[in-house]
Amino acid sequence: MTPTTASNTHDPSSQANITAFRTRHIALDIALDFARKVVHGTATIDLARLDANAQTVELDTRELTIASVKLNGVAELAFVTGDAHAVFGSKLTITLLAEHATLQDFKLVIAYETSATSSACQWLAPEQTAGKQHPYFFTQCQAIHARSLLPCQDAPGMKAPYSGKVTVAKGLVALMSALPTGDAVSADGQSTTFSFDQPNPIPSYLIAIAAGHLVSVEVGPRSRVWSEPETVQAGAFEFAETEQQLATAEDLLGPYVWGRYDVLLLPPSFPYGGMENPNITFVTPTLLAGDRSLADVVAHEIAHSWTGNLVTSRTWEHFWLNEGFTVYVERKIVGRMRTEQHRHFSAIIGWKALRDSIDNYPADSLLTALVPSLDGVDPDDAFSSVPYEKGFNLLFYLETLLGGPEPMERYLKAHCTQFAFKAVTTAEWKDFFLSFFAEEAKRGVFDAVDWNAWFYTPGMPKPEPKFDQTLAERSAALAARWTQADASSNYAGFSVDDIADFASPQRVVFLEKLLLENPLSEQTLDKMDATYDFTASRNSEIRFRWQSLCLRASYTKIFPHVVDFVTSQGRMKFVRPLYRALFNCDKAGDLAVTTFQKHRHIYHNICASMVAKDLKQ
Ligand SMILES: CC/C=C\C/C=C\C[C@@H](O)/C=C/C=C/C=C\[C@@H](O)CCCC(=O)O
Ligand SMILES: [Zn+2]
Repeated sequence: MTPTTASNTHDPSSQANITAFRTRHIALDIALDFARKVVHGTATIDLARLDANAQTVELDTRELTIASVKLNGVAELAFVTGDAHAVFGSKLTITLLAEHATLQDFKLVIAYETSATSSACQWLAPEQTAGKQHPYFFTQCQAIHARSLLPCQDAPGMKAPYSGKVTVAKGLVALMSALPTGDAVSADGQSTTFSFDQPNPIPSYLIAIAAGHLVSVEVGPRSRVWSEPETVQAGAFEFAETEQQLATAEDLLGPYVWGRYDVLLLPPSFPYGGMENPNITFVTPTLLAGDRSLADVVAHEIAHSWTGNLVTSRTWEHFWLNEGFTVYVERKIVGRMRTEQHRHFSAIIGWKALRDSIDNYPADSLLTALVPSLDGVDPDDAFSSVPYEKGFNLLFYLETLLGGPEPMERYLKAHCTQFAFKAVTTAEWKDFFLSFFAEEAKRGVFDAVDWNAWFYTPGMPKPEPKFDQTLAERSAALAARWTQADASSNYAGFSVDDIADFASPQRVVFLEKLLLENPLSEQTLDKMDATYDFTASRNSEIRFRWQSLCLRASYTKIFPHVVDFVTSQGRMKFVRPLYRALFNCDKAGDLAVTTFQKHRHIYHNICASMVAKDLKQ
């Protein structure tokens, strides 16, 4: 078994001929046109020939207009953009000349522009930003949106270094998932060009750009928090533990190979909690709890610097190798920075997220398998907590069989060394894991593992893990009291003191325990809110669970607050379930649809398409 630096197998999510040519480098030279909402310029792609007989280079594109293709910058090549596939975009077929048949390595210089509806891009008008003075632009390429930003072999198994030159209007700052090189240059006094280099091989989904009125604050020896001036200090406070998280990750996994680790705190429409773009993690402002209680997302993105960015899943079908490992490492960081009980507590929250995700699919949906088939499937439709939490639970189960955390800690380091800069399948991972633990395997330590069930069976994994319940006990006990309480008792005995010393995750677990029970009555919700003031909470995780609990009971008083929450940020983790719950609520189906129609433009394209599907629009 030899994992590859390039994908040499079929990828169901790409139309590029990745078995015929391998991307060796990408150089982007692009400008951001805020007036037309397009990116335009050139992508210079260095290719190595893998198939001696290949006469065409086939690349992934979506809604790109290709102006010209030149080989080594000189010979004009014929090209055709195929019909648009609804999920995978249009294949760009470039025909090589007969005289190029023996070329092993060559460069294609492709002049192109994106469309204003590119699925990777969001263009914000000044009034959609915190400062209200300058426009803002950012991308989100995972899973298969890079093809709407540049023509490329858009397959995670295809890893290559890249460089970027990004020209923006004067006054704006551009950032990329790479290291800045040299000073920004203003050739014409009207615009500024920023240059970047990413020397490590990365998949296309990790190419990222942001531009806006951006400033930064140093939070560690190799880290700055970037954001608009209005939000940067809040970000610097919230993510002040970045260096400690990084150092803990290095202790667990080996040296950090990327140089700098910065965080970009984005405007509220960023569709995910965080995105592990190399050198600069992108994060949602819904992490700004004011008490650093949601900064575990940064630990997660830091962990991706090893699991995901250094060791990458070969195709999206093996996405759990990115996410399951990353959740496992994130919780190891949490365990070391706080206590082992906190690691287990986080796993308890994860188990509930896994159950919710699985319940959200039809019974026995194969998309709830750890390794699903994605033939013809949009990876965004397959996205859920399953690869994260079922993946974590497989690793936790193996840890348990190995008798504790130490052997897995040894394995994690070996994993990162063995697969560094490569792309891996589940089978390759399993082979290496079993060879690393050959002695244990011989002793029968893994005999009980039903590998096929873990990889390919839908539904909740078995056996159910036994997590330490210490930190969850008081949340569970309080939830049980509320479940039994009713109006006839006048809710005697409840007071704000019940949760006064609960950390915010304990409040989250309290609400989650109630979400597993029958809907509460209106009087009970009235009393709970009067006692604990959950409606006023600004902690996004608490707000989300409280609003979910209220919507389960069709509690009409919460409707305006739900509308406020889903229209003030666009993180899909919150927005999608809340829209769905509102839509399914006895009294609010129309409210969900009209709210979405009115505010669709505030969301990132990825979020808008997913909510539209959820609401059957
Ligand atoms: C088996 C699943 C197959 C493919 C899915 C691959 C990619 C899914 C795509 O939709 C992109 C996901 C991007 C995720 C980015 C960050 C997450 O860690 C955020 C998790 C949710 C949140 O905290 O908001
Ligand atoms: Zn992740």
